[in-house]
Amino acid sequence: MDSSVIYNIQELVKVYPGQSRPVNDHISLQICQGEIFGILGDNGAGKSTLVRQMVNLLTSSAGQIEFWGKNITTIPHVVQMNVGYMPQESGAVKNLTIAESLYFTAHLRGMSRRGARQECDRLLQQWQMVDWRDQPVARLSGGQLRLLRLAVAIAGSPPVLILDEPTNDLDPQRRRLVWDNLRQLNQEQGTTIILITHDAIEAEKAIQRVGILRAGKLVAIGRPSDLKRQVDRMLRLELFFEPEKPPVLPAELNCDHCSPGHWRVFLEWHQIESTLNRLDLTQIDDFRLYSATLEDLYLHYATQP
Ligand SMILES: Nc1ncnc2c1ncn2[C@@H]1O[C@H](COP(=O)(O)OP(=O)(O)OP(=O)(O)O)[C@@H](O)[C@H]1O
Repeated sequence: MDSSVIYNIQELVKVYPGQSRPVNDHISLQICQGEIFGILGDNGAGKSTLVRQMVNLLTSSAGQIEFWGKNITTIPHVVQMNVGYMPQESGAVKNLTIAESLYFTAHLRGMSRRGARQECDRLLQQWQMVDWRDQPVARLSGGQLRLLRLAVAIAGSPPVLILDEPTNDLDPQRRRLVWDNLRQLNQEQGTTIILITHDAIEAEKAIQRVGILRAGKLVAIGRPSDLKRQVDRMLRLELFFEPEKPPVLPAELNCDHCSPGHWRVFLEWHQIESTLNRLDLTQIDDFRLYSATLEDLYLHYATQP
């Protein structure tokens, strides 16, 4: 097998005790060294279950996961030392401070005391947490805790990161910080990053390959640009207007009524010019035209009947 493959997942199945339907249903995929791989899917699709199996926190009902060519259940210590995992729910120890959490994690991952202190300072800078360094974890806001859990996953520079929704609860400025830092880690240190996200628009700028889960099945996998070509060559026109005064549109256009004052229209390329020319801009507050995004791809695969 290709030596750059880090994770090789074959026919993975997970059925929780007492349930009949599998939450992961014969999933096979490979993840290579240096990739940023995104896992997308709707709520309950089985994403967190999949990554928890990848870090040995859940046993699989069938199939197997290899890490660097070895079944992960036979090398739990290797996985633990090489994969920084950020769970969706808090794994942080509540009575430590931020700085202590980072220091102890780096030290447990094999750094000397001095190295761990330096790593702690570096991470506080990198994640803009210097001002909160002595705050107890128990008193952090949802967003602060999310950033800390990310920094904890990264402490000691493990070569692989698995992040379960790293940008949830974050304000736009910190969301950007996360995507910038992840891209930088990938480019400068070659860190392999596997992440679950619902932030499809932002993720598109970072991820190189995506897997889309639906009801436990892997329904699409590939580079976003390749998948988009297969799915949708249409453009999306978003219209915004006063909810009480909807615009009159050319009869042949089919509109999705997204919310009061917001409609979405899918257009073929050849329809753009004539449609825009016929829009009465006095009836519209704003409009935006998009080519297919990762979010459209996700909606196509993950939610359509
Ligand atoms: N410990 C458990 N025992 C039984 N069922 C579980 C358990 N954990 C998760 N499930 C169920 O498995 C399904 C998949 O859950 P999972 O958390 O993997 O989905 P997800 O894709 O990560 O969802 P979300 O985007 O909402 O986080 C859900 O129906 C969930 O209720």
